[in-house]
Amino acid sequence: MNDLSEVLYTSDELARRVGEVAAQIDADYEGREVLLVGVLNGAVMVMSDLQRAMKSHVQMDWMAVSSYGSGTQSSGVVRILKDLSMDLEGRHVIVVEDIIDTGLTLSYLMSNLASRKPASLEIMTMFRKPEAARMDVAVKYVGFEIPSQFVVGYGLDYAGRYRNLRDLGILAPHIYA
Ligand SMILES: O=P(O)(O)OC[C@H]1O[C@H](OP(=O)(O)OP(=O)(O)O)[C@H](O)[C@@H]1O
Ligand SMILES: Nc1nc2[nH]cnc2c(=O)[nH]1
Repeated sequence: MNDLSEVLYTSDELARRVGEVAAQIDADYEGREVLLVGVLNGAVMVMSDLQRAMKSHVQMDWMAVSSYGSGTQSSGVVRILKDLSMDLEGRHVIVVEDIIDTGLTLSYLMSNLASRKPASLEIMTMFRKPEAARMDVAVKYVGFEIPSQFVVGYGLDYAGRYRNLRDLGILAPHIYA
């Protein structure tokens, strides 16, 4: 697709890495049932692939938050659009994100979720940009560290499009210029 200036990871590379992370989570949580909390909409692909790659029992719930509107810049304001259905108290929770960019969404989410008294609370993100490495929230599982460019595919959109691309790529600047 010529809307991408570069493919960073092919669908095969993404699947392989998700399998590795799933195996690590299975091992880390042996004997404990995990609740994966997916952050809509971007995390739909990684949530779906991660769960199917895991061998342990796993439950899922979803939250929707938004800080990007329809563009490529964070608005700086995180809004909860849909809250969880489940009570987190006493559960082993892993928040699943597609990407951590500025870290703003996750910093907000982690303090919000921690106040619900889960037994444990960790983060899995498929992609992380360098800016987020400065976050004071520890991220236990990272799929890939990626450059500071606007990426699409594998759940990530620009103006609602490109989420269904199977690869992850850098959006060509002429698309949003
Ligand atoms: O680290 P940050 O700079 O806060 O960015 C990360 C957030 O941005 C994206 O969500 P977005 O608001 O675009 O919603 P979407 O998942 O529905 O596309 C992504 O899914 C993360 O939740
Ligand atoms: N599609 C997309 N959404 C984001 N949200 C935060 N960073 C990004 C990014 O690089 N691409």
